Amino acid sequence: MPLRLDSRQADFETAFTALLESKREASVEVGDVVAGIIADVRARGDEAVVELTNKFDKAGVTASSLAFSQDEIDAAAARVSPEVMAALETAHERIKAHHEKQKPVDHVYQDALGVTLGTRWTPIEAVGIYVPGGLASYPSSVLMNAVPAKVAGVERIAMAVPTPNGQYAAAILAAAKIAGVSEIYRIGGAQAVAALAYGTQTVAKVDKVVGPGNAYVAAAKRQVFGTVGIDMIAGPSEVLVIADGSANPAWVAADLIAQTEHGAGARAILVTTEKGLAEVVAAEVERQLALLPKQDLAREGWEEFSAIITVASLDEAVVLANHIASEHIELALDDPQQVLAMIRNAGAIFLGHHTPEAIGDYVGGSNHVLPTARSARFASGLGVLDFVKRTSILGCDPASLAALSQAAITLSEVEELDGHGRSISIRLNR
Ligand SMILES: NC(=O)c1ccc[n+]([C@@H]2O[C@H](COP(=O)([O-])OP(=O)(O)OC[C@H]3O[C@@H](n4cnc5c(N)ncnc54)[C@H](O)[C@@H]3O)[C@@H](O)[C@H]2O)c1
Ligand SMILES: N[C@H](CO)Cc1c[nH]c[nH+]1
Ligand SMILES: [Zn+2]
Repeated sequence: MPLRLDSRQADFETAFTALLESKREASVEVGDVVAGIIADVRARGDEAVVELTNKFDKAGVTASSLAFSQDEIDAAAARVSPEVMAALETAHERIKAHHEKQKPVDHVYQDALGVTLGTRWTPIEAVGIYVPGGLASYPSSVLMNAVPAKVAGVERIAMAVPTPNGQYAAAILAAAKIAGVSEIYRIGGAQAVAALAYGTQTVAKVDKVVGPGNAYVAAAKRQVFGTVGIDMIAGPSEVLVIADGSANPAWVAADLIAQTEHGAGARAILVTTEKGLAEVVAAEVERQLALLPKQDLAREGWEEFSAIITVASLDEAVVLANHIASEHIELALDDPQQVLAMIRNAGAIFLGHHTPEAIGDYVGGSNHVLPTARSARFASGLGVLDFVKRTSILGCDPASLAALSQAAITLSEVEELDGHGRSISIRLNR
């Protein structure tokens, strides 16, 4: 049973702060282990990758089987049922269409002095996408990572996915084929991130590594940042539902439970103006959980990080939501637009009673790789902008250079950088 809070209780601030500060990541310190793995991959390349992959994933790989062959990819795609293939195609089309609209446009203009100014967007040449696969398999995450890269114009997309016990879901390779991934490797965890960042005999290095993963993947991304770019450090999943009296308690409960399915550390919070709804949702959560098979309790411990909070008004709900900055916010309200306008911090927002977050996980078209752990205060979900770089363009002619020179030379004097000033003045009066 998740924590029950009321913002009008005297101890609410203390309880709410403790909830948000609860440590949801695995308590085991992985930084040193990951540093060792990265150093090993840098030193020994394929040899280390093969050893680590067989140690952690029992994958039974050799250097020559690290990469899936085109025949293996085609055969896997052929094994996928027509229903699954059609669902992947639907998801692909919708994700592609939505991300096409994120493509930034170049622009060049001349200002009043005659200076040419512009912004040019260039795709990153090679990216590595990490697709998690230790405990579950995520074909949807293949599409969420690869499609924006493809739409951005990335030429080389190298995908890494672990194959525990040598097993993999055919739908993973089918999704990669649909999305136009160039290379697929049977490598997981920190060794995958290291191979992509530094290169090995088999894996050519990339310029940026993106994608979600467990604590080892996250630590590795943190450690290779600078050598390559990374998208974000995505932690355990979370959902925040804001509901009023119009919400269906069974639907709200199902949405809270859905997010906790993502395993250890998941967080599900309901904020509602209706005390009655809070009570019915709490009971519904218990009722629906009891219907699930026992072995489906990968979500164990979620209550510790979750809560049902009653507030006095929707304005108050918005204040809490902006503070929590959840990965997902569902607005289970009759008039979601009014509250939408007031939400500043969220990875993704789902409008009204008929938009469960799971639609966004799969086929809505928006991306499901999103900022967690309050990082939606400053970060965005994965998108086309993660796969392009912005370069500024500047051009002066003699007249515009002359017009700007005095201010520039003055500033160079302030900074005592005479060479800078001279490189300007040498061009004047000629
Ligand atoms: N945010 C999203 O969009 C999104 C999507 C899908 C999955 N996820 C999350 O990604 C995570 C996936 O985790 P996972 O574990 O299933 O798969 P994973 O692929 O992230 O990690 C598996 C790898 O972890 C490494 N590893 C495991 N134990 C190790 C150890 N003791 N020492 C060194 N390395 C070790 C192994 O190399 C293994 O290949 C979950 O938390 C899931 O919720 C997030
Ligand atoms: N909800 C997850 C991101 O928080 C993404 C996902 C993949 N498959 C199902 N769900
Ligand atoms: Zn999900």
